[in-house]
Parts: sequence; structure tokens; C-alpha cells
Amino acid sequence: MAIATASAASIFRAPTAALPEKVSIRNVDFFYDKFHALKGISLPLHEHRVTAFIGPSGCGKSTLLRILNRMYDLYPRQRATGEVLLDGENILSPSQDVNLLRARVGMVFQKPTPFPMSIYDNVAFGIRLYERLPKAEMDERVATALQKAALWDEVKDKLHQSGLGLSGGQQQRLCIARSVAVRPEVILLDEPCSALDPISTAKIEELIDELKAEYTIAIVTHNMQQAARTSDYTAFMYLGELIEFGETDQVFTNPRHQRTQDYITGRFG
Ligand SMILES: Nc1ncnc2c1ncn2[C@@H]1O[C@H](COP(=O)(O)OP(=O)(O)OP(=O)(O)O)[C@@H](O)[C@H]1O
Repeated sequence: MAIATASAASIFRAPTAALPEKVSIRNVDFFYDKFHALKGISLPLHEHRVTAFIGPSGCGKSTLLRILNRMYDLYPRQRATGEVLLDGENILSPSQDVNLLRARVGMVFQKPTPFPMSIYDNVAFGIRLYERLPKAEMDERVATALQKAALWDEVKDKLHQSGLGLSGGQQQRLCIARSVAVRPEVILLDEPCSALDPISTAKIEELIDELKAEYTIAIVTHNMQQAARTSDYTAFMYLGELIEFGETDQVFTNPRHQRTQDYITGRFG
């Protein structure tokens, strides 16, 4: 994929002023039992910006994302060391309330995962975990979340039909609505378009651009064009290490490391 050329620079967004670090990943190591999957990872996620994680299969992108909302806690023998500061507080600390963390840091997975319930209940589900709202207020929250996920117009007349009856692209936007509904501060997207057709993919990419006005976003993607189009910052990982992190246009047009250059030009991976 030869997009690491000066002539392709126009596809990148204009460099933006650096905003504060919403998340600061500091010297993080991760272990699946004895397997050392991440080594000394340090980088920021800037507030209201999109950071893309790229790198060959197995380099640790999803593992890093799963650390940011302590998803790994659900599995025995998985552990992280180092610090992940969210607004300056270390979320890896044993005293961190993990449920609260997952409300602040939402996650959308590769495969759309609607629950076998109505469109309305899919969105209300997350809210009900944290809050008890009167019906009118809940209706409002569900509608707002669906609007933010650019799905409202397509579903407003069938809110009580099953979420499973939606197309793949609509299901993924429903999952984004479910995540947005609990008013997170950070949204983690793990290859959110890999199961989608090009039109649905374009919709999700547009949506990512809109969502960053309110949220801080991290996206794992195998699609170099998608990383270039959607992100402000790019992190290139290889074999559990962070090789390069920088503004997306710099990483794609003028990478500092040969390995980054080789990966983004399709020479390996
Ligand atoms: N549950 C697990 N138990 C043991 N090792 C694991 C587990 N999950 C992932 N790994 C290993 O950790 C490393 C990083 O995996 P990870 O899924 O984070 O990579 P990735 O970059 O997201 O890959 P892909 O692009 O293929 O999704 C790989 O070597 C993988 O085999």
C-alpha cells in the first residue's frame, strides 16, 4: 500500500495543536501468564484526538487496548505492570473501581455484538448498569446516543424491533451508540470496520471524525488508508514494542524508522 509518498499528503488532516494528555501510558508491560506480550510501552492519548494503532498481526495492538479499560482483569493469569494515567490517576492501581472505569472508557469490538434484545434496550442496557432514570429521560438518552452514532434516522421508527435484525454496519453503529450512551470520556475501537462493507466503513469513519469533538478515541486498524484518514496520531507497534509514535502525517510521509516505512508501504505484515 504505497501511501508513504509526499503526493499522498493531502489525504491527511492538517496538523492540529496538541491538546492535553487524556491518557498517559507509561512503561507498560503485559503478560499472558509467562508470555511477555508488551514491553515498555509509553505514549499519550491526546484529548479529543484520534490515535491509531497499527502493526502486523500479533504485535500487541488489541492487548494494549484491552489494558486501557482493564478488560484483561476478566481473565486469570493476565497482568499488566507500569502506569496508565487517566486524567492523572493510575487506572492499573488495585484500588481502581473497574466498573466505573469501564463507564469512563468504552469499547467497541471487531465483530458487531448487539445483544438479543430490542434496539432501544441495547442502548438502554449500559445506562441501566449505572443509573436509574425515569422513562422520559431514558428515552431522551437513548435517542441522543443513537443520533451521536448516526443511526437515529434509520431506526427511529423501529426502536422496539430486535437489534439482531439490523445490517452489519447498522449493528456496529448500534454498538457505538451503546458505548456512547453511558457518556464515556474515552472510546476504544478494536478494528471496528473489519467486518463491514465499504459504505458502512465510510459511515463509521465519518462518525469517528464527529465523535472526537466529545471523546478521546483510540482505534486499532489493519487498514493503512483508514489509519491515515481517521487519526491525528499513529502508533506503530512490532513484536510487543512501540516502534514509532507521532502525528499521523509525519508517521506516514516521513517515518523515523525503517521498519515503519516497510510496514506502511506494504513490504511486510
Ligand atoms: N489470551 C491469550 N493468551 C496467550 N497469548 C495471547 C492471548 N491473546 C493474545 N496473545 C498473544 O499476544 C500477542 C499480541 O496479541 P494481540 O491480539 O494483542 O495482537 P494484535 O496486534 O492485536 O493482533 P491482530 O492484528 O492479529 O489482532 C500475540 O503474540 C498473541 O498470540
